[in-house]
Amino acid sequence: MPLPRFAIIVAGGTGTRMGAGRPKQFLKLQNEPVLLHTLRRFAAPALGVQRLVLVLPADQFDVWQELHAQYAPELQHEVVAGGATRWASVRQGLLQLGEQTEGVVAVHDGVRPLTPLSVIENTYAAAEQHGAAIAAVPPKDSVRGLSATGSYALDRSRLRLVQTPQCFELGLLRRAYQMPELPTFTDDASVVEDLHPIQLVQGDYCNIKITTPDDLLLAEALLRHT
Ligand SMILES: Nc1ccn([C@@H]2O[C@H](COP(=O)(O)OP(=O)(O)OP(=O)(O)O)[C@@H](O)[C@H]2O)c(=O)n1
Ligand SMILES: C[C@](O)(CO)[C@H](O)COP(=O)(O)O
Repeated sequence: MPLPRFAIIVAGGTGTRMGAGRPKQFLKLQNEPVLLHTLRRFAAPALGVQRLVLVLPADQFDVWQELHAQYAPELQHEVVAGGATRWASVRQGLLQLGEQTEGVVAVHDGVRPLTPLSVIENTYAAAEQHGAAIAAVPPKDSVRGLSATGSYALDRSRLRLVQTPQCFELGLLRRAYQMPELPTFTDDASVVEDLHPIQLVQGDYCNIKITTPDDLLLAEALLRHT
């Protein structure tokens, strides 16, 4: 029997680096909110996701309710309030899946609206086999580390740029998120890695995270050509 699949879409941030005056997940990308593009991908029937949990800032529920009714009333999902950090928001999403005893859960940034379905499918499949899997790509540029006296070249063949989705066996992710938050937690793999090895899956260079205004321009261009 295949394990049930769940998804937690974290959109509990405020978008300070975007500086748009409203959370960037609600900004328009080809006439629809960024977040809707993301949710539609995870709702694709081919993926077989049974529960789609959306984490939002507590003060943005009304905003989302209106956008949802206007753009995609048919889209089934559950909404929960996030926390002060991404880690706290993922934890809230996990609590919402409280009664589930087994399954594989994807954690995905609500502001990654261009993720190919093949990347999502491959990451779920790798986590079903190995327990923990994340999407990542090799750096295209040369990379340098900083030192007290300047900087030094790093071997980029030994580095990967981390994306989401990040998929985990549900019990493993729950155990990892029972530990206290550390400042070194920048994603879910960094929360889990002391408990379990992380499998890397080929991500996609188009799977960008909307962080600053230039990312929105890039996403518009990428969507026009796909
Ligand atoms: N307290 C938080 C902070 C972030 N996120 C989510 O985590 C993802 C990646 O975070 P980031 O790009 O840093 O988003 P923001 O925190 O909104 O942006 P900024 O750091 O510029 O304020 C986003 O989908 C964001 O909404 C979240 O759910 N809860
Ligand atoms: C989870 C993530 O998208 C992986 O690249 C990233 O770490 C989020 O980082 P941010 O500091 O919240 O932008």
